[in-house]
Amino acid sequence: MKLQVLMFYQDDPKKCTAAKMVKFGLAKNIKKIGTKGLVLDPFSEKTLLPKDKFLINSIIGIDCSWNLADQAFSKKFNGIKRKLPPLLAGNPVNYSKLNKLTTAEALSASLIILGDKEQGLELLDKFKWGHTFYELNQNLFEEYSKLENESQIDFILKDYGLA
Ligand SMILES: C[S@@+](CC[C@H](N)C(=O)[O-])C[C@H]1O[C@@H](n2cnc3c(N)ncnc32)[C@H](O)[C@@H]1O
Repeated sequence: MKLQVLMFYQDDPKKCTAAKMVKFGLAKNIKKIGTKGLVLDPFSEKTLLPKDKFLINSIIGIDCSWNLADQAFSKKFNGIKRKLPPLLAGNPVNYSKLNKLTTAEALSASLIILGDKEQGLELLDKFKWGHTFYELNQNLFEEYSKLENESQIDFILKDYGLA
């Protein structure tokens, strides 16, 4: 799957996971989003489901600061917007917080949920905390990659003590 990032350059470039993915050729830095691009949008009302893979031809992370994310996402992006189902961050800045993922974690999670675990893990391999993110969420990933509709998510969260 094609991975892309739209960058706002708001965080320390040395710590920016999008910049690192671009540097390693794992994602492309883009200025325009295509109509079949899946936009990872934490404020979207719709949650990513495995069947969304039939609608998309690329996945886009919006790399902005979490402190300024509401402003960044007030822009009207092209594409198909989805939030991820609840996941625990593995990165040291927001470790174990629900939903506050880095761009790399979000792209990797979307790949795993859409059925491309290999590409998702390849991405995480580039980050020291990448494996921690996978391990923290391994059971949730298994459940989410079988989701048929959003209403199943509440049951899963209750089972794992997250709701
Ligand atoms: C807010 S930026 C933070 C970037 C961070 N400074 C870095 O270096 O990776 C993270 C981006 O990942 C995606 N993302 C993170 N958590 C998400 C979630 N729960 N649902 C959907 N997208 C998410 C969004 O595109 C979001 O804008």
